[in-house]
Amino acid sequence: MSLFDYKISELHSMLHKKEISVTDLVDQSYKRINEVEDKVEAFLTLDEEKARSYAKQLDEAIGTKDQFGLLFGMPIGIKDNIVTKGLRTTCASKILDNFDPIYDATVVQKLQQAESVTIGKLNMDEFAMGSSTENSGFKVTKNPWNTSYVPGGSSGGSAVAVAAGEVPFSLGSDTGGSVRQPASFCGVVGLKPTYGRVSRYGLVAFASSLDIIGPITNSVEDNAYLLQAIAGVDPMDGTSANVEVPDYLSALTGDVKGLKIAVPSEYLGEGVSEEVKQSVLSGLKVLEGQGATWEEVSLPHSKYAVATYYLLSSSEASANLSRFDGVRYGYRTDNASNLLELYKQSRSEGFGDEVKRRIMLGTFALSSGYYDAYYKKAQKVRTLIKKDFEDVFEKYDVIIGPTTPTPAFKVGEKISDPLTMYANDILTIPMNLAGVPAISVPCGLSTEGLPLGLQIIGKHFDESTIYRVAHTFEQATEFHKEKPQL
Ligand SMILES: NC(=O)C[C@H](N)C(=O)O
Repeated sequence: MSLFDYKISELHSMLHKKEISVTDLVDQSYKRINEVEDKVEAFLTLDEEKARSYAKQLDEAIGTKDQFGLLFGMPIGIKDNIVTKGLRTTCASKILDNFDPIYDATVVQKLQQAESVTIGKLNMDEFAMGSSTENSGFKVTKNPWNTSYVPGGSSGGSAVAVAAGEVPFSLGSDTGGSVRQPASFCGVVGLKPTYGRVSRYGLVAFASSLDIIGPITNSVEDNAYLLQAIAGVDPMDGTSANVEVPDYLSALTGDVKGLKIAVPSEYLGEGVSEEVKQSVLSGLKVLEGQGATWEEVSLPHSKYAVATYYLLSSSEASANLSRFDGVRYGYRTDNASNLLELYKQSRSEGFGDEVKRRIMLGTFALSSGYYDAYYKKAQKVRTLIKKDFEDVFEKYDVIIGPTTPTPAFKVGEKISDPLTMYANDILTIPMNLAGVPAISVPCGLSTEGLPLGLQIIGKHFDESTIYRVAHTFEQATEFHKEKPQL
């Protein structure tokens, strides 16, 4: 049994009784990384020296102080699009190879206040564009359940590091499913908080109206710990919301008696595999057994979500990524004789294919003559999609469905067919467009032995209810106890 099979609350009690030390936890991380990293390739950069010296410092503090951070001594991995002062941050892009940020993201500062130990930075699809982590400019991360399969993306490294036991938890980011989809493919718990619940300051922007940072963990309880540590309004991010942060851990003590669940017929319809459907229906039975009721509803504009998302996110990306010009950050070409060539060549050589595809799509959608037909229309449809959720939440407490239409697919299977890859996000994108929170929790294994995820969606800023339902489900099932054999 690994130390990371224990929850944060259990590890804390072991630390206080001096049964283990923070150094033991950090040792466990790097030992496991040495054992499995060759097979899964989750990390881009390790911060071993600093982690070990900080662990020592925390160990010395155990006997002397009486106030401990919420994540005291807990090893954590951070997605490589979250900036860390002095620690290489690449967004898995060659254009940012060897980029050392000069400041920490707000979530990183909050982790420091909570006294967690940063183990390293995690692989992802370049600039978070992708659903398989195959779009990384450096390496392809593999699914620990079967290394011929993708781990999902774009936070593939973050989900794999947790699933493979390299760290007990990590941070990812979710623009159209990037926390939930890899969590589902890797059999771990991943939350996309409400837009605005967590500061985006220091999260390298992909699509600013959709991006949000979220925790990936082995258990719902640990997930609540991590959200507690990173949530809250931030003067450095004007879109962060000034809404009180509740005590998420106390939400876990409740039950689901009388809870009203909505199940959108669109989420169990065409394109969703039979075994995914069955696992969700069995999940609903479990919750019924705990006193909840469910009814089928409709989210009629769901069918437009993927097109709307790829128009809006690419438009925002085309603007956000204009700052990578070979002058201010990272990679600069050697093959330019004037300024315009410098921009063109640096970007052509530095960005990968998927990033270029999105920049072109977005630039097209925003160009004069096409703006009304594409960008503006997509904004209008976004409002309709948001309204669908508001209508359902007038009568129901949560919405439940699968996280993904199928379990993980094979490495190489969809990479040359962007549209099929995009379609994979069909069940996670609507929540980003509406801004509502959603979690993915393990709900079974496919016939091929790959994890399946149940998605629980809540009202704006109601992560507490999501946690209550997810925790009840987790306690009533054994799925979270299954671990990949590497
Ligand atoms: N970034 C995300 O949330 C993932 C989504 N699959 C995308 O490629 O945009």
